[in-house]
Amino acid sequence: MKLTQTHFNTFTLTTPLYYVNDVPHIGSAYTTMAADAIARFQRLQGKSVLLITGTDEHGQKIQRTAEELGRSPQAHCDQIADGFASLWQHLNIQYDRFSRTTAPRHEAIVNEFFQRVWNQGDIYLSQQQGWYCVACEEYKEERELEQKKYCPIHTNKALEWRDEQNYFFRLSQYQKQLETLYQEHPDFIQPESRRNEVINFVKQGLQDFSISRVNIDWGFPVPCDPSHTIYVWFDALLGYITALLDPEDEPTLENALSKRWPINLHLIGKDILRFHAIYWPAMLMSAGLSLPGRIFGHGFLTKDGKKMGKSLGNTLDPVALVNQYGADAIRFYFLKEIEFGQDGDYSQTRFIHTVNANLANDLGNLLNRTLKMAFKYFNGCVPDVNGEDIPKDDALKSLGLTLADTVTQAYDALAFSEVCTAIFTLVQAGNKYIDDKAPWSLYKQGKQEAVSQVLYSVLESVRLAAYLLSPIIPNISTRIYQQLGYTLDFNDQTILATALSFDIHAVWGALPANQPLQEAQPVFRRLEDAEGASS
Ligand SMILES: Nc1ncnc2c1ncn2[C@@H]1O[C@H](COP(=O)(O)OP(=O)(O)OP(=O)(O)O)[C@@H](O)[C@H]1O
Repeated sequence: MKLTQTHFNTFTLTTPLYYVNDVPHIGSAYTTMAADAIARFQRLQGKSVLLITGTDEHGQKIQRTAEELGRSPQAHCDQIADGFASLWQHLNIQYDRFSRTTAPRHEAIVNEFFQRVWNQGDIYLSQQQGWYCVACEEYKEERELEQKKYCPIHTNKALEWRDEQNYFFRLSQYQKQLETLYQEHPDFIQPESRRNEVINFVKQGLQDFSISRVNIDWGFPVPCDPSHTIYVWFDALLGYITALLDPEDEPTLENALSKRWPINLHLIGKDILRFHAIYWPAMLMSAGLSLPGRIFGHGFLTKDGKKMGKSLGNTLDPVALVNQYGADAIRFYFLKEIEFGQDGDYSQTRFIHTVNANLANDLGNLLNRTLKMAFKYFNGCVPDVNGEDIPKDDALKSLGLTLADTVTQAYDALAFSEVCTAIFTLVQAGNKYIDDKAPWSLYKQGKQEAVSQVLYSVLESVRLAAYLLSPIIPNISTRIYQQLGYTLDFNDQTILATALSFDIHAVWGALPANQPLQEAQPVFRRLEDAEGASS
């Protein structure tokens, strides 16, 4: 079983290639915000990162949607793909590749891959009968249908009966190899609940799946039989490989795979787990390619218990949210408040409460009040203290010394809530520390050295918190750093490995003594809810 990670200093990850049946919504944004936070954290650690996102543009759903809207499929795809790219700008997503499955270079990759699988003897022609969900672009097995003839995910969409000749992929051939893969690489599918779901599904016996369609022309023709169109999922998954090509590369599998294959992490929602955790590795095995490192299927953002989605139309508009509240607040809320892997509802009241409590009160106020004291007592400079000289049992230093390790483990496990909880434990301890130590009264007693140490410890803790939170709230972290006297920007990728390197900045005590500070400014303005009250 080939599952090797050969490129130690690179990290390649993907979001799903989103289906362009409609404009993006907060669910599409959720996966992409998480992917961006991981990518940013890996970059902070000095890795060369490639974050791949993009759009999946073929298939019946797109053809029908375009027809309904009176557009050509290509014009429709162009318009929606632009909407995705623009949302990523709004949300401050630093992606490296935007892979579109209608790109001509993608067709070259799909053809070559198809040929490999064909040569392997894994494709044959047969009759397909069954219930098809156009919204999922997937045949449903009778055993998965709770409500006859309705998709379990797109509960408002009637399934369509299909009876047609298709090309099939011999998925059943790979049952044993897949089972061995899941057993030998327990981290291949995460979280654990998703892994169990996949193992149980596979245990029931895998059926071959059809990889061509007839009577649809919006897709690539099957190379050996142009009367068939390649099934949208077979084509879409290969979009991850096409995305690895540099712009000047000839579109060949060899070129695409030479630099960053295998991909380290596919980040997806649980709705498309089967495609990624079963079909995709089997396709790769058939083509003789090594397998991705890990597939993480997160939960759903729900409304009234149902998955928010384009097809159900029960979504939130992320652009409106960003325009109203700013990207950092949205990123913070969704990554902190919903345990990654579980489902979660959005609540406006909880959103406002969380960002006000954590970003405005805990973090913003702590910096604000400490900076004001530094201006009053130390002429607007960091006190003349060397972090190394502060005793290890200092309440903040003792927390700060282990924070980077805890947070690194949590980021690696994609446990964003834990990342935030660990960091805010330090921030909240900072607030308590300043209240307990009362530097204003130490100052009055003439205890200058003690005041220096207290203010240094607090400023340094805020700095460390800002650094470790920067993958999630890069703009707020930048504002904090700038008020602490750095002329650095966490959105500037060119300086992350040098001026903002993890080896220096993730260590408690990095704040230089006597560094001139900036006047205190709110780093995050409290939000007001619809009634005008802030909580
Ligand atoms: N409600 C949601 N919660 C979390 N992630 C979501 C949600 N909706 C979509 N996503 C993300 O988008 C991916 C699915 O992309 P797709 O383009 O099919 O969007 P969709 O809105 O689910 O479409 P549809 O409603 O038509 O199925 C999911 O795997 C996940 O990454």
